[in-house]
Amino acid sequence: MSIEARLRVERSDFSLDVDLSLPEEGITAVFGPSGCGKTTLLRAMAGLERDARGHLWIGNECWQDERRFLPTHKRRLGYVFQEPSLFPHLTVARNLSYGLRRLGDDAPPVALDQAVELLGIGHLLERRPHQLSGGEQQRVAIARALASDPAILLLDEPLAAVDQDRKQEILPYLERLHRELSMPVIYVSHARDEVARLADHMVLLEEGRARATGDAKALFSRLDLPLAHGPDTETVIDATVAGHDAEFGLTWLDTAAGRFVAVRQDLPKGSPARLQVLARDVSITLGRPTDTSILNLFPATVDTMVDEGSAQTTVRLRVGTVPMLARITRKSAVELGLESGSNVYAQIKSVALLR
Ligand SMILES: Nc1ncnc2c1ncn2[C@@H]1O[C@H](COP(=O)(O)OP(=O)(O)OP(=O)(O)O)[C@@H](O)[C@H]1O
Repeated sequence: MSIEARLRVERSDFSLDVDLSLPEEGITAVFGPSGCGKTTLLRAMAGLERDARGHLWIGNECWQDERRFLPTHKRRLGYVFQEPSLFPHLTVARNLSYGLRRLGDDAPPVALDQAVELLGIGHLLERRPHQLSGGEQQRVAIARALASDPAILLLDEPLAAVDQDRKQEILPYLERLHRELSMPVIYVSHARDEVARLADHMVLLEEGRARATGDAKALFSRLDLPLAHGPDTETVIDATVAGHDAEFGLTWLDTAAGRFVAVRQDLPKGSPARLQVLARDVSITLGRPTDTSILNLFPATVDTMVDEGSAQTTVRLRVGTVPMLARITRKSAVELGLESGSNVYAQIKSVALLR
């Protein structure tokens, strides 16, 4: 099943025009610069843009087409805004149950209990919003959106209004939600670290149009997209924890590119992980270096190269089946004689574990 969203919104100085076919599972990030239409797309999906034209199917539920326009309260969705937007005079428990009242006898109490458990807010139920931290408020807002057992969860930059520490507090709950619920999530963000960490799929929006859609990891490494050309350009790679080296405090991570070594992570063997390799941490050698301090060393093939101004080059490598970006000086690229098809070694200075 899929989400089919053919939506157009016309404003005097902006238009949204997308034709998307998204998987009805996992987290789909809607990513793009400020003003590109991310919130407008989410609002159109929620039925909050009355002038939106087109059609929207969530699996086999039609929410909108040429003849129908289901109002927001009839769309089975959970919506979370940047600001938590809880009722200040109600306790957390009553904030959570408020949304269920409209469901009457159909209210799914199991979903409410599960939402409380998933977001870890059981101990906060009798408090009022002003007695919660910003991160806790946002967790309650997400639990409230989940409690009505929606067909889809729409999150509009849920971490934008919280500081870095709160963000680190909420992210594990979002990952848990991702692991334990099969509900599709559309996640609007302009923070690439959140997208790298959470997203399975991605819609890259530019000026109201979908510049690219697809597997999030694949989009990060495409040289024809802007993602590959920023200072923080990275490759995201799925991994499995293969074990630990107790003597040196390291963790082995198996990927389709081979085995990576990272600073010891407190993760059980066999658990899934996601690696982030910054392009600027990848260097290239022609022969296999023997006396290097770098532990992550892989044979690779140069795929494509793009100059970044006069001083730098982004090189797209293939390590096994995995694409990997390296940012090196243009001088090095010339001196090494790199070209498409060159056989090289990729040395990776450090690997961050995203999850
Ligand atoms: N109610 C409105 N009336 C008129 N124009 C609007 C309205 N809301 C948004 N816009 C305009 O529509 C465009 C898209 O806005 P939107 O909020 O969807 O962008 P966004 O990608 O979510 O941005 P941000 O990342 O800054 O939240 C912008 O040019 C914005 O100025």
